[in-house]
Amino acid sequence: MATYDELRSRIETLVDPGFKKTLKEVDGIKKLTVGPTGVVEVELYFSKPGGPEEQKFKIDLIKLVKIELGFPGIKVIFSKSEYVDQDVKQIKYLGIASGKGGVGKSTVTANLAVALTRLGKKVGIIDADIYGASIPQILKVDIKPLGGTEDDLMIPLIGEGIEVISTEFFMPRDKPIMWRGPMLGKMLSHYFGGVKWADDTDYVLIDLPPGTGDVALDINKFAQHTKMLIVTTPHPNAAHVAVKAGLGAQQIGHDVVGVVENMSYFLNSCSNKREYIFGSGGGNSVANTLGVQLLSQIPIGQPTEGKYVYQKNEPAGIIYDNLASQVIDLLD
Ligand SMILES: Nc1ncnc2c1ncn2[C@@H]1O[C@H](COP(=O)(O)OP(=O)(O)OP(=O)(O)O)[C@@H](O)[C@H]1O
Repeated sequence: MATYDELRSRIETLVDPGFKKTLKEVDGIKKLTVGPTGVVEVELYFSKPGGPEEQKFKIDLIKLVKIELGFPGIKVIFSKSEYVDQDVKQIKYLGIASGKGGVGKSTVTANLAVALTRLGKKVGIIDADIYGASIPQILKVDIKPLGGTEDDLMIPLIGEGIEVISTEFFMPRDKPIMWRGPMLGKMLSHYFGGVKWADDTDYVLIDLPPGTGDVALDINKFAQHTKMLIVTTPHPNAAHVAVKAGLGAQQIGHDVVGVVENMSYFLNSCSNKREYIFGSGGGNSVANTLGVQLLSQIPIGQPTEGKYVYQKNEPAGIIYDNLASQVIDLLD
């Protein structure tokens, strides 16, 4: 059986596949002890915990410790590494959440991504709204089998210049999905650790399923510094649950950057007056309760004919461009 020092220095030479650097370089050993019976207990900071990389890494580690170094057993715990590789551009994640379905979260996600692209940013979207995945439709993504990289990362598909990874790509068409929380967690771990985004990607927006539960918690596990944008309509019912989603996100440590009120009003083209069809005040009330800004109020209306997203010269497009520049300030 090897000595403690030998054990430590050999483990330090293992390469973290996400950073492509040794555990020593990324300060990846949190704790390493050898028990009285010789069983090794090790806690590691790892770039991609919970995914296939973790499994492969664990097998290599066990082989090293048991076969090469002669220890009788090993227990390993992985947690997310906070290491920041200065050589690699860091992607910033923004989760788009709502309490209720149907308030326009996917519409806001897609149009915000398009507006960010107009402002010169490179954007990707994780469509994690497994019950109502609609990003591929909104961005007119031509769905086909995904390509992969040599190290088994999925290559996203593209719509409107935006890279998209969606639950829709992995499901039989026109069939309902009946999943429970843990399966969502597995899916998310693949989305966070298993996608090859373009090298110059600035932001990845995550279209979350409606609600306040499992997924926000899971995201916290995979990307602790994910910021959140809350979408609501002006109606008190939507606002009430949006507050819950926002407070839940804040409680587990996410930084809520602001609120978007969608379907705020209808601009009557005859009178040129705003009509508050779905009531008013929801966005402000959510923002005040969460202690953040109401960033945008988006009117009711469809994009110009033949388009799925608002163009830069139409009123909603201008509002989205304004939202995008605020988001850039809030994420930088
Ligand atoms: N500002 C708007 N004006 C008019 N229609 C809108 C607006 N925003 C969204 N919609 C429409 O409302 C419907 C619901 O929008 P969307 O799918 O984006 O909601 P969602 O919150 O993502 O819902 P879910 O989470 O249930 O999938 C869609 O038909 C969309 O086109």
